[in-house]
Amino acid sequence: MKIKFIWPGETKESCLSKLESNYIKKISRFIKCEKIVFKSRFNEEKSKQIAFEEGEIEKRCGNLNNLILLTEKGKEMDSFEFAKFLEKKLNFQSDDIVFAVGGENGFSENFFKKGMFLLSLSKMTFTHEFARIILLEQVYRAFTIIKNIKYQR
Ligand SMILES: C[S@@+](CC[C@H](N)C(=O)[O-])C[C@H]1O[C@@H](n2cnc3c(N)ncnc32)[C@H](O)[C@@H]1O
Repeated sequence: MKIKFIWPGETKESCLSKLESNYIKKISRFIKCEKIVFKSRFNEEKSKQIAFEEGEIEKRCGNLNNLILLTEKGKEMDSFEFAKFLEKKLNFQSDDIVFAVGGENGFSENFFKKGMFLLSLSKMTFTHEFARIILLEQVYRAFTIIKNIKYQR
């Protein structure tokens, strides 16, 4: 089993891109980790771009039941609850765990109805690039909780 992170386009902000690589490296100490970046259609009108990105995520995640989709409209958890949520998946799920972050325009309401798990990092809206970093840090933090490793709490 591995953890996959899927999103449209590479992170452009160089300091964020560096942080992203650092956290992926840190998470890889605990579990195999794959970042899947696909090219979006940035020149298309907004609704077409969103539909394209949703299709690409769906194609790449395999089973939608394994998909954890990031949206401020999803379920909020504290870091300990999130660690338990992840631990349960690690213990009982045989397929890969897949997280997907939207592009700058997010997802459509219809996509949210497809049965994947919706996860919120906060009720506040972050840029897609910030949301990637916060997600990665929380996944890393969850592993330090699961493995009882010293980390700032
Ligand atoms: C700029 S936001 C798009 C916001 C848009 N209003 C929406 O409803 O999706 C871009 C992406 O960042 C992620 N994101 C931003 N804030 C988030 C939050 N508080 N919790 C979870 N994901 C978030 C989501 O994946 C979102 O699709």
